[in-house]
Amino acid sequence: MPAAEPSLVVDRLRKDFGPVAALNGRMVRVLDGISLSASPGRVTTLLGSNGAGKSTTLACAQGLLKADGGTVRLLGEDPASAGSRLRSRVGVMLQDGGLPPSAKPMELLRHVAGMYRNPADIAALAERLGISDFSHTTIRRLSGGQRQRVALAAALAGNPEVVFLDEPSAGLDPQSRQTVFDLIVELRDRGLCIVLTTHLMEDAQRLSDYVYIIDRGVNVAEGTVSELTARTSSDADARTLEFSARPGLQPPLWTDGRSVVEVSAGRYLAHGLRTPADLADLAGWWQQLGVFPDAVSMQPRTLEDVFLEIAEGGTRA
Ligand SMILES: Nc1ncnc2c1ncn2[C@@H]1O[C@H](COP(=O)(O)OP(=O)(O)OP(=O)(O)O)[C@@H](O)[C@H]1O
Repeated sequence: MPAAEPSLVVDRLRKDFGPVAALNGRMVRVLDGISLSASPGRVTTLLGSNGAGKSTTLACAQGLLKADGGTVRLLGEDPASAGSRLRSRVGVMLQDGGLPPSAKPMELLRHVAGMYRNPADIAALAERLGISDFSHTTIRRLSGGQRQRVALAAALAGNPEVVFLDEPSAGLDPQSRQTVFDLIVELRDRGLCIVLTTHLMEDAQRLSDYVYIIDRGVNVAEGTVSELTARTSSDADARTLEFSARPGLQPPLWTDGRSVVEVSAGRYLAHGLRTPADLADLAGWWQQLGVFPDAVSMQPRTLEDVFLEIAEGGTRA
């Protein structure tokens, strides 16, 4: 658990939207008692499927939306009523960027930095994020990944103590993603409190010091990645084996919870394997079909396994 005094404490947060016409004018509760805390020098991640309530939680935590119940304390203040002094200590990178389309990246970043008393070194930040390469192109003409990097730089322009990043790797190519990840880790090591949302297990697994899994507006699990992946469940000992072979194999007719699924053309996952006899059965099925797989691997449990278990009510490991 975080040792330093938390920068953000969200306690039993509730948020209703509506009235919604499709629900005969009823309100819909999208957050139903979310609690979390985030500390300096840590990457705290909200992980959840589309529509789980991650962005709404962040919006309440930033004071952009007013909660209908529960409390939020950001750097000791209520963000919904705090003034510009709090805002100058917080950086926000929104999912859709929210950048003015006719501005040019460097002009925009200098303008944003000018609003802060202790701004970041914008030239160095732009260089670091590869923004210098397209600094004179208007934002509307940038690619999604380029915009994403400008939005990250804008969130960091004021040298914030707390940074909110909503899906920071969305639309980035592998190289830019690595650059952004390296920067996030560096900021964390400098002592910033980083709160990010993602639905990508791999991002959460690589970056997070602490993860809150949320589903339909409630907390369903939390812990470090290793705590979560070590979680016991009814199927915790089962392993998943991945293999490649010709596409379109007819799956075996197992009825005891084991299964083989073709996840993409020619790439298969065999779930629920527990004993050497299970492996022998798998090899027997390959033999029946005349298959000799190209690549076989068995991985330790990942955050994705934990997430799927939770999402599917623990019916699959
Ligand atoms: N203004 C609104 N009016 C009605 N419903 C809303 C409103 N804003 C969000 N919602 C609903 O609240 C739920 C949570 O949305 P939210 O954007 O917080 O999810 P999310 O976890 O961030 O999802 P994603 O990964 O897709 O961004 C969704 O079902 C969404 O449709």
